[in-house]
Amino acid sequence: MAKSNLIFVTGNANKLKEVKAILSAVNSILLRLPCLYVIGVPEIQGTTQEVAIAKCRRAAELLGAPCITEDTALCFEALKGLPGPYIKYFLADLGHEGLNALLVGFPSKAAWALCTFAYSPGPGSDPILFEGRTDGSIVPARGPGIFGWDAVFEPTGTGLTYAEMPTDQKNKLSHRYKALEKLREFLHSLD
Ligand SMILES: O=c1nc[nH]c2c1ncn2[C@H]1C[C@H](O)[C@@H](COP(=O)(O)OP(=O)(O)OP(=O)(O)O)O1
Ligand SMILES: [Mg+2]
Repeated sequence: MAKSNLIFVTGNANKLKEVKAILSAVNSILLRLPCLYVIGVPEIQGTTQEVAIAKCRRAAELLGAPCITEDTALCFEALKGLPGPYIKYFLADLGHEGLNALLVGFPSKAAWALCTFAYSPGPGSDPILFEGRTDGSIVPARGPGIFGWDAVFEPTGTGLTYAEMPTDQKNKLSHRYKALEKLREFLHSLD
């Protein structure tokens, strides 16, 4: 496969930055992999897997080419995994304080960040998924509010929110890093 033709489709500049940083930290031919492209793709409702598959299918149709997309969910244990893939809309309307307020009255503040990369070999093909999960808890916001819900998610055992961590610390334990590792292995296996 001509990996140099593979395009990462996202409307989120922070995701793009992290994907580039994670890929540039590894000694890999995939360093040159993604020709990265910033456009958003409409998203359906459904499970994280359904949302990820539909987004990647749509992106491949729009491009008429192989591509990669990524969907991120933030799942609250007390809410049986919600907001999940709908975190974008919860965050936009409720903010960091509102995300904490959702859990008032529940003893568990446990949460997990779930990243799903999807690879489409081209329009009309079934996308393949690669998931990465990082467990943690929802806390009152700490650290710079640069990227999404980073300030309210504290990965287990770190004592720091994603927002308080140096970039390279987040990029070694994040949901995105773990999913990207699986995608890299898969793409290597196509050689
Ligand atoms: O590591 C992260 N740390 C903090 N916040 C994050 C992270 N990763 C995604 N986020 C936010 C962005 C969006 O509010 C929601 C995911 O929604 P999601 O649809 O996957 O992202 P998006 O619409 O911004 O970009 P895309 O065009 O790739 O779909 O969580
Ligand atoms: Mg999106």
